Amino acid sequence: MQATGTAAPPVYRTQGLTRIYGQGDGAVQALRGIDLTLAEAEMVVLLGASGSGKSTLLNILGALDRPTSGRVFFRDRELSGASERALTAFRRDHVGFVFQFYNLIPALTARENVALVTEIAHRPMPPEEALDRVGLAHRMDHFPAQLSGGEQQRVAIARAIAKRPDVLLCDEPTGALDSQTGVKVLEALVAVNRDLGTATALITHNVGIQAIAHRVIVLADGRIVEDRRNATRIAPAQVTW
Ligand SMILES: Nc1ncnc2c1ncn2[C@@H]1O[C@H](COP(=O)(O)OP(=O)(O)OP(=O)(O)O)[C@@H](O)[C@H]1O
Repeated sequence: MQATGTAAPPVYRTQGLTRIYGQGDGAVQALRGIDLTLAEAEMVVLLGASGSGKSTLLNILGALDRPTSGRVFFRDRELSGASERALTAFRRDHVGFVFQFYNLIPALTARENVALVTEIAHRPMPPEEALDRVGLAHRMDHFPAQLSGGEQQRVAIARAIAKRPDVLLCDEPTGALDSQTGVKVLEALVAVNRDLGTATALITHNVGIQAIAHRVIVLADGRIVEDRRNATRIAPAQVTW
């Protein structure tokens, strides 16, 4: 397991990020000044009560959304203020997303679902390698309906990593899964982070999952209220669900 506390250069840096949804009386302040640095190859778990701003933060890091104020940098490139076109290219070239629901195409096999992405990526890995990395070498020609929820999520992870993204942003990837299948999904994410060095941010409501990460960030009411490193990490199989 990779040592924690190493001073790797940042992959992300944010300064005073705020995000307000809506206007006037109905306005909701989802983020209230987030200053955050994420290191290359780091695995971070984001915790916090429902509505604390986790998804809003992840969406801004992934350039799916923009801050109301503040700045966000990916390496030495500023995302805040970039054009829509530049953000679309940024997402395509650098970011892998994994959501709670897998959004696989039912009429395509696991291999074909992954191949859809590799066909448009600059330097993709073969779909077979991506599926092998998530432990699905033996299920490549199955259709989503022939796979368990956890296996479908692992296909979604294979799809996300096949373009060799620099960062993997995961919003409740195990939210719909029981412990046995959830563990396999976490094992796939830990293996990708370890073997490919993909910086990974993972939102979860399951506090037991925090112990698999290098670092844990807790949000409350749009602010970071805790930011700590795990001195030791546990394997996904040891997570109490
Ligand atoms: N599109 C939107 N329009 C208006 N308000 C929104 C929108 N998206 C999120 N919010 C509000 O912003 C706040 C933060 O939401 P966010 O989804 O980031 O929280 P979260 O911590 O991810 O919550 P959960 O754990 O329930 O997914 C909440 O009060 C939410 O209701």
